[in-house]
Amino acid sequence: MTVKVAVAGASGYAGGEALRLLLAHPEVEIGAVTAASSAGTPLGQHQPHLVPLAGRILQETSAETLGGHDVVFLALPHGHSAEIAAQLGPDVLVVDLGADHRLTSAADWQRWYGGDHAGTWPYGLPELPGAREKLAGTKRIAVPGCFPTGGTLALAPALAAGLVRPEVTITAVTGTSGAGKSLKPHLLGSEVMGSASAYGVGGAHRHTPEFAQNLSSVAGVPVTVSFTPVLAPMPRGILTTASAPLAGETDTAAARAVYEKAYQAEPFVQVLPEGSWPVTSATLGSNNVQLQVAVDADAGRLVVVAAIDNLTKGTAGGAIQSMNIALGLPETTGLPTVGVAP
Ligand SMILES: NC(=O)C1=CN([C@@H]2O[C@H](COP(=O)(O)OP(=O)(O)OC[C@H]3O[C@@H](n4cnc5c(N)ncnc54)[C@H](OP(=O)(O)O)[C@@H]3O)[C@@H](O)[C@H]2O)C=CC1
Ligand SMILES: CC(=O)N[C@@H](CCC(=O)OP(=O)(O)O)C(=O)O
Repeated sequence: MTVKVAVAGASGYAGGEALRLLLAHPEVEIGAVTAASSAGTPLGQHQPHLVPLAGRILQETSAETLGGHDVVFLALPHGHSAEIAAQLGPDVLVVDLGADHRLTSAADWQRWYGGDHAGTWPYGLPELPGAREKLAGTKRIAVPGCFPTGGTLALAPALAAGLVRPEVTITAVTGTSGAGKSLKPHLLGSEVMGSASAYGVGGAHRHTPEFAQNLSSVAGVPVTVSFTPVLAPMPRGILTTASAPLAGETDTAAARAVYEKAYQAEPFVQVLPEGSWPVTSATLGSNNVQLQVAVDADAGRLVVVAAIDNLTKGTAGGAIQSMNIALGLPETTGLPTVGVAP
């Protein structure tokens, strides 16, 4: 099976990462690559590492340029995917890397993003209970946000097993590529180098409802979430520290056993050997999630640390993993499980 794939937002970080991975996918032929203000320029000007596509001229992003493909990746700013997807018809597999179709609640969408809710598509986090069944054969995929990817996988087993009470605290340190390539004042070199900064503090970040939605679904009861992102001077990677109050007596060995059981069959999730702690540098360029678990007995809390690459598993890799399932391909097809180090 060879599928023809178009990528909208090809000059951006998420679109570029999708192309890097798709170039190595044995069942994919890359078709149109599109953008907006960069349309008309060679892709190589924006993505110099994508040597095989260097001469490809970025086209305008439209139903016309994206039509005629089997799969279309939309790696666009929020609010742009719904209109295009509606014009692509029901037979095209549309993979939305943006936020437009992740939330199940229209009220949450209006509160956190604003505007009309474009509807909810099957959620592209295959490791979530029941996700694979919804992704199989689908023609629409909503890829998770980068923070919810790591944080949901960090806490899901504990909530599902009733190890903790449904009130979680999540802090995630992210690299600057999470903000996209368009220059943002707080990302200017001198503002970021050698400094870490919290933002979206006090429940202000728009991933809060996505965390709550995912974790409440796993727990079977409403889960309250306090999420704090921290920007760090590194290009890629997210290190998440998630914790929750213990629901009863347990210890680190028992908690680790719950996680090892939950993820033993997962090709991209590794619970590290006892004593090893995740580092983002071990996941860069791979679709892996590396986890470690500890019980803080004095504080009566479970603590879970997770490392991912925000551009790989955090968006483009997770998108391709879900595409594989939708197409009936082996889930790991074309996806790296070994990071680039140092
Ligand atoms: N960066 C990350 O770690 C993650 C990103 N995402 C999501 O992926 C999406 C893309 O993000 P990212 O790649 O980081 O952003 P970038 O700013 O790096 O890239 C944005 C892309 O969208 C294009 N674009 C901008 N406006 C329009 C428009 N009106 N019509 C068509 N194309 C447009 C840009 O083209 P041009 O060059 O012409 O401006 C560019 O190719 C966003 O929704 C983001 O939230 C999700 C998870 C993680
Ligand atoms: C550093 C930084 O700015 N990170 C982004 C994460 C973007 C992301 O995950 O994508 P979505 O916007 O599609 O959810 C943020 O905090 O919003």
